[in-house]
Amino acid sequence: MKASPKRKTGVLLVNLGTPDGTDYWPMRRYLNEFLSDRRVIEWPRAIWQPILQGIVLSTRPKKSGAAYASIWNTERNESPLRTFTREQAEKLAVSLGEYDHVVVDWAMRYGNPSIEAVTKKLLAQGCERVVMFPLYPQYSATTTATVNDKFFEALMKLRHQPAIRIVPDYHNEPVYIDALATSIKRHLDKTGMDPEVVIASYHGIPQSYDRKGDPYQKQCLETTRLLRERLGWDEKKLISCFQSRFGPEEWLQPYTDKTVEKLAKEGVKSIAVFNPGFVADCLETLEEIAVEAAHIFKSAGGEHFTHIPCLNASDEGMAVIETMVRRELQGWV
Ligand SMILES: C=CC1=C(C)c2cc3[nH]c(cc4nc(cc5[nH]c(cc1n2)c(C)c5CCC(=O)O)C(CCC(=O)O)=C4C)c(C)c3C=C
Ligand SMILES: [Fe+2]
Ligand SMILES: [Fe+2]
Repeated sequence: MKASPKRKTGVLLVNLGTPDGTDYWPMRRYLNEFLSDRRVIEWPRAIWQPILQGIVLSTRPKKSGAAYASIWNTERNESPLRTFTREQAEKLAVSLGEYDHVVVDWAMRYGNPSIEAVTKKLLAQGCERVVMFPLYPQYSATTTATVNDKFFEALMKLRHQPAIRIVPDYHNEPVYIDALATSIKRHLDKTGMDPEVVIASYHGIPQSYDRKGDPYQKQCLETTRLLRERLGWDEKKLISCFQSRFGPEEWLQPYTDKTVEKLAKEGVKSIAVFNPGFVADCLETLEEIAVEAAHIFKSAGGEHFTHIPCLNASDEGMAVIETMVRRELQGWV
């Protein structure tokens, strides 16, 4: 019997998104799309939209634009998140080079390139199957679910849909825990630091989302627990915190900025902070942690602060992405 021809398969990596520029209008467009997402801000539209359009979008684009400008990749005129996501897709394509019928591409939930545009591009190249990977290690409705929604929304417009598979969260996958351990050890060896406390700082979400059943907090704490086990560190040496809170509600605690300050005031002289929930360095890691948190620590009496880079497109980071993608490709390639 003649073997059936290999069907073309697309692999689509998706991250959060990023503005096209740091000036007022690109920042406003990006923040408007992001903060109008009802998975992100669950307040009733009639209450939230006037606040967003009237107050938030008249002040935040300028403030956030200045922060983005301080970390911008000027060579490529784009944010680091976009640079790293592209690099991850390019490296994954090379790793999957043995399959000439697999196409790898990348997209953003907010801003460009959009999920819809890249999905259409994959279909135009003849992909009959798509593996879509929301790159977040820990599942949250505010991130993973909204990427899924947007992908399904793009598929809703099609008469002839591809077969799809969604890569699940990987907060407890051995390859991910190993990758974090390797990158922490390498950074501490390189800098010669032996910090008294290491902080795993995750992006926060409002506490009310957790109470309604978002599994995010539990998954973050499980990642830290597994990493402690892997590194042989105790609960004093490796702690979990939550950063980047937004608006008046209570968010997941302990807050990273308050903890960094408290540790310094208690006499801790050296700390390291890393961001296991971010698959690539971005505003929230390069500015809020590497610059702002370092400043808070040192102003409160701390002496040595180091930020451990995200996995980005490192060998161990790519091993995580490749392992998760290869698992979903089984039977298709
Ligand atoms: C209510 C608002 C927000 C929720 C909930 C939220 C959850 C959340 N976000 C990330 C990852 C990233 N967020 C980033 C930037 C960012 N986040 C918010 C707000 C919420 N995030 C805003 C308004 C911004 C933009 C910057 C600013 O104005 O402060 C980024 C960085 C993107 C970049 O281009 O560098 C990431 C990544 C996660 C993982 C998460 C919940 C689990
Ligand atoms: Fe965020
Ligand atoms: Fe922030």
